[in-house]
Amino acid sequence: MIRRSAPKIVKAIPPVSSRAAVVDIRYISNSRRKFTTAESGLSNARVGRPPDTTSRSSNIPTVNSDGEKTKIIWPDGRETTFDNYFLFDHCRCSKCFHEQTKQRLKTLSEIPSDIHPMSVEVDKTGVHLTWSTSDSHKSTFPLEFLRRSAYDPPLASYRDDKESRILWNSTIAQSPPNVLYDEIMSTEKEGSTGGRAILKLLNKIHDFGFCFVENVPTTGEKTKELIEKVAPIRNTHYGGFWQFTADLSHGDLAYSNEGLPAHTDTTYFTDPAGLQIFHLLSHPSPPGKGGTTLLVDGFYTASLLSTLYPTSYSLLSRLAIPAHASGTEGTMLRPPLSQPTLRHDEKGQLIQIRWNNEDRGVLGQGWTPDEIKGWYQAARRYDELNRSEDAEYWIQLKPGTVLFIDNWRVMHGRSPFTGSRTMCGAYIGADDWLSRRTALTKKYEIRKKSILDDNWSVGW
Ligand SMILES: C[N+](C)(C)CCCC[C@H](N)C(=O)O
Ligand SMILES: O=C(O)CCC(=O)C(=O)O
Repeated sequence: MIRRSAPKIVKAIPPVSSRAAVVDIRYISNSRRKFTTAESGLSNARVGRPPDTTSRSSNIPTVNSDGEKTKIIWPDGRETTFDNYFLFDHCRCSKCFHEQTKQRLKTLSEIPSDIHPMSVEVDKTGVHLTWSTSDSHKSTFPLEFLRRSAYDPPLASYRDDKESRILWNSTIAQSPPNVLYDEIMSTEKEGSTGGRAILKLLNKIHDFGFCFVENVPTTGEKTKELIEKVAPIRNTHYGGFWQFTADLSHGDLAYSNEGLPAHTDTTYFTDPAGLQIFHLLSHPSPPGKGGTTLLVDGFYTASLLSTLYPTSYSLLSRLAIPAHASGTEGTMLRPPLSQPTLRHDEKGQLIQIRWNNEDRGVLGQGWTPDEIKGWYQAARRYDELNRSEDAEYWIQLKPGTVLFIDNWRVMHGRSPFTGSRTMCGAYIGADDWLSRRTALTKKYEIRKKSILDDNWSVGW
C-alpha cells in the first residue's frame, strides 16, 4: 500500500556529541617568529612570544614547549596541548612518511621516550619544530592539522558535509533521491561527467541512505555493469552478483514469497554489507501480486527512540545481539563478536544499525535478567517506530529502476507476493563505497578548501 502525506523532510540531526565550532584562524602576517627552548632542553622552559595584544591580532598562535608537551595558544585565546611524542610520531617529512604510499616509515622504537623540541618557530604555514634527536630532526605541522587533531582539549568536531545526513520519514515518497543511468555510464574519455555522476549518486546515498538510478536496461548484465562502475561487488555465500526468486535455492526467506519486515542484511557478518542494490527484473502482475518494497530510515527512527525513550536507546546501543545464517547446507555463519543494534563512532555519532529479527540468535549470554527485560522493551519500542505509518516508505519497484541502499542505515523489506518474481542485485562493502566517495570528492569536489595537502588529509 503506498501512502502519501504532506512533503516534509526531517532536518539532519546534529551528531550525538556536538562539539565546539571550528576555530577560524585567518593569517595576515608573513613573518616567521623563532622561539628557542632554554639550553637545558629538559627544563620547563617556556617558549613562545610574550603574550601581548598585538600578537593576538596577528592570527598566528603562540607556542610553548617543555620536556613533555607543546602548548598552542590560539589567537582566540583557546589553548590546546600535544604530547611531544604524539607530534614526533605524526611527522610527515619524507624521512617519516612515504610520499607515495602515505604510510608511516618510523617505528615507535625509533622515537626516544624523552623526545622534545629544541626550538620552535611559528608562521602562517605552521609550527616548525627542531627536535632533540642527534640529527636535530625537523618537523612542520600545518595549523589546520593541529586544530583538527587537537585532543587536549579537542578543538572542533570536523562535522563536514559527509557527516550531515538528511533524515526522512514516509513523506520522502514525494521526492525520493535519484540519478540517471546514462549520466553514470558515460565514460571519462568522452570528457563527460561519469565520475561526477557516481559521486552525485554516492553523496545522495550518504545523505539520504538510499538512491534510485533510473532508466537502467532491464537485464542482469547491465545491472551488474552499473554496480561495478560504482564500486567493487562484495562476494558472499550468496555469490557476487545475485539473481533470486521464490525457489528456496538458498535457505533464506528472501528466496521465498513471504513478506519481510524492515531489516538490514548480513547482521551475521562481523562487517555487514555496506550497500545493498536491488533491481526488480520481472514480476508480471497480473497475475502476480504484492512484492512491494519497504524502506525505513533507521537513523530517523533511532533519533525518535533517543528522544522518546533514552534508556531504551542506550540499551540498544550497549547490549550485543548474536546473529546467524544457518539455513543453507554448509553455511553456519555466526560472527565471533556480537554487536549491538545501534553502533556509534568515536565521536558518539550513530554510524550503523543492525536490525534483523529473522536472523537474530539466542539472546542474553552474559546479560542480567533485568537486561533481558529491558532489551525486549527497547526492541519493541524501536520496532513500533519502524513499523509506524510515519516511518514506512512503500514503493513498488519496476524494471528499469535500480535501488541503492546504505545497509548500515536504511532498512528494507517487502510485502508477500504471488506469481513469478525475479530480483537481482549485489552487495558492496562499506569501506569500499566510502573510499570511492572520498576519492571522488578529492578528485572533483573539495567541499571546502582545506589547507591540508595530500599528506595531511589522509589517515583520519
Ligand atoms: C540479497 N540476497 C537475496 C542475495 C540475500 C538475502 C539475504 C537475507 C538475509 N536474511 C540477510 O538479511 O542478510
Ligand atoms: O525481495 C525483495 O524485495 C527483498 C529481499 C530482501 O529483503 C533481501 O534480499 O534482504
